[in-house]
Amino acid sequence: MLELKNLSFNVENGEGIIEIVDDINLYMEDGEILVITGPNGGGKSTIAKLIMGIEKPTSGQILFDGVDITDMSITERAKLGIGYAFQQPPKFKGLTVKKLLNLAAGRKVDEEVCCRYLSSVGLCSKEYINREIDSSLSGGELKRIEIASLMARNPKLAIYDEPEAGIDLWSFSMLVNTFENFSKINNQGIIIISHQERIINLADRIVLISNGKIQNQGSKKNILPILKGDINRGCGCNGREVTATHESKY
Ligand SMILES: Nc1ncnc2c1ncn2[C@@H]1O[C@H](COP(=O)(O)OP(=O)(O)OP(=O)(O)O)[C@@H](O)[C@H]1O
Repeated sequence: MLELKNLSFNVENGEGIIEIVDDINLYMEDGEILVITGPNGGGKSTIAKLIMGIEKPTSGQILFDGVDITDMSITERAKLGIGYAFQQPPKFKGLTVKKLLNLAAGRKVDEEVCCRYLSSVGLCSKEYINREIDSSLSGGELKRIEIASLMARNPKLAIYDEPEAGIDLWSFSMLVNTFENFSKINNQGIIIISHQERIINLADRIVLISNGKIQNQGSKKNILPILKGDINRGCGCNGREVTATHESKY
């Protein structure tokens, strides 16, 4: 489904070139759930932005279903079936939740179906369906509406950047179940960037990113003990000091 070949993304600051993503090679099967994890600033979101076309790689290639999409725009990639839920979702003043779900699905969606999408992220449809997506929504509400809209869009490959951020434990549990069911029912490929053990537990494969490189990848059985070991020692996987930012991290 997705292949990253020698993918790199560099930026220049006053002192020289910084390798944000450094020669990544990654292959993902149809319908696979891939969880990307690792210390803050390791390059996870940048990899997602490169796949989506929000950033352009300095070198390397991105293939989707065998097609080279490296130079394609965000819109072209979206048409091919790649969807992305941002770490910090945008607001759309003047647009209601119902209209957003219709736009995402690309058709008129029955209220009952809209309700199902909203319920799957722990939102009561009646309260939210006619709300505007503006700054009156809390961060957690906005995040859940964005996740519901990506579910309505149902792309072949869905990328979620830290879906747990700002979401309460009750809604988070629903979300975890929803990801699992969605992948099974729709054979959807899902990339989730996350620090949460419950999300990591959904993974067919875990990819550990640090310092812009893949430090390790494999099954839960192989990678979770490595993650737990690193956190217990208070170190990132490359030995750099890290701070656990969430109580249930790993
Ligand atoms: N366009 C850019 N210019 C300069 N620095 C950048 C740019 N994009 C990303 N960075 C830096 O690259 C590093 C990796 O950022 P990225 O957002 O990919 O990390 P992350 O692994 O997703 O982190 P987190 O877990 O905190 O979300 C960070 O230090 C970030 O500040």
